[in-house]
Amino acid sequence: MTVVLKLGGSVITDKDTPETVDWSVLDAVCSTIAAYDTDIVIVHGGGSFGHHHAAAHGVSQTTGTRDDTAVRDVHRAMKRLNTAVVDALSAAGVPAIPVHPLSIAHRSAEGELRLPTEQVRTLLADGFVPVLHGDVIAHEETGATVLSGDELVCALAEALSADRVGLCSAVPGVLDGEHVIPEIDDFEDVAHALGGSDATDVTGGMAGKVRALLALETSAFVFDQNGLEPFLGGGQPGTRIG
Ligand SMILES: Nc1ncnc2c1ncn2[C@@H]1O[C@H](COP(=O)(O)OP(=O)(O)OP(=O)(O)O)[C@@H](O)[C@H]1O
Ligand SMILES: C=C(C)CCOP(=O)(O)O
Repeated sequence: MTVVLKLGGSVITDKDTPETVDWSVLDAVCSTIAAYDTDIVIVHGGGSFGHHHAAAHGVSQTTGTRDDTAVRDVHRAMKRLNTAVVDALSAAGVPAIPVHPLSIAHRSAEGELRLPTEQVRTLLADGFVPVLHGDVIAHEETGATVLSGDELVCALAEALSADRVGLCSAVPGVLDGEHVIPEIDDFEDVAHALGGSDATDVTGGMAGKVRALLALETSAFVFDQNGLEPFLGGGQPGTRIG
């Protein structure tokens, strides 16, 4: 059983205050993960680390930068958050290993992600838990653009033929007003309810997530912190997408 799990930046950081980890949530999430013995790849998003820097430098998934300072600023902020996540997982007893996308991935001129995954596969086979993160990556003819954790989740889920895909976010699922939509099979059915993010977010909030997850072979679940234990236990918390 291979699980790909995204820890949303909106869950593990305070997205309104630059570079602030929500330690109580992060520690709780890590303890929950530590209780499950399964092959798991963890991806985390930018939260108050990557998004503020990316916005300040005007970089997004499609608008690139050739400013080396901008690339370093975003990447280093994401590495700081990644270190916090890896250390918290390790303290909870999870054999977490950082994997930095800037060093391995790139986009073609058309914007397609090229992500080698043999190192992730090899780490998993030896019992490690690879921890990847949203980042900036080289983009042919465009300089460097933002890579979202959601894109990583989709690419890893496909490359590893993941059995379960989960996105732990700040919301209990994809919402239509106050209500959690139990399942989504067609983007157009729910497009009216999907928006961007309430916080500084250069990668598109919920609409981008739903669109990308619908393209996967495997169903994906969007849930909040309370849904993490049920998800890891094989349940169907929050919203099932696809
Ligand atoms: N229909 C919707 N249902 C739920 N959330 C929605 C909806 N439309 C817009 N959103 C926004 O999407 C946000 C979740 O996406 P966001 O990208 O901010 O989360 P994340 O992946 O957890 O964080 P990060 O991108 O930092 O990793 C919610 O907090 C909310 O502001
Ligand atoms: C802003 C950066 C660098 C990463 C964005 O990843 P996301 O929060 O998963 O969209």
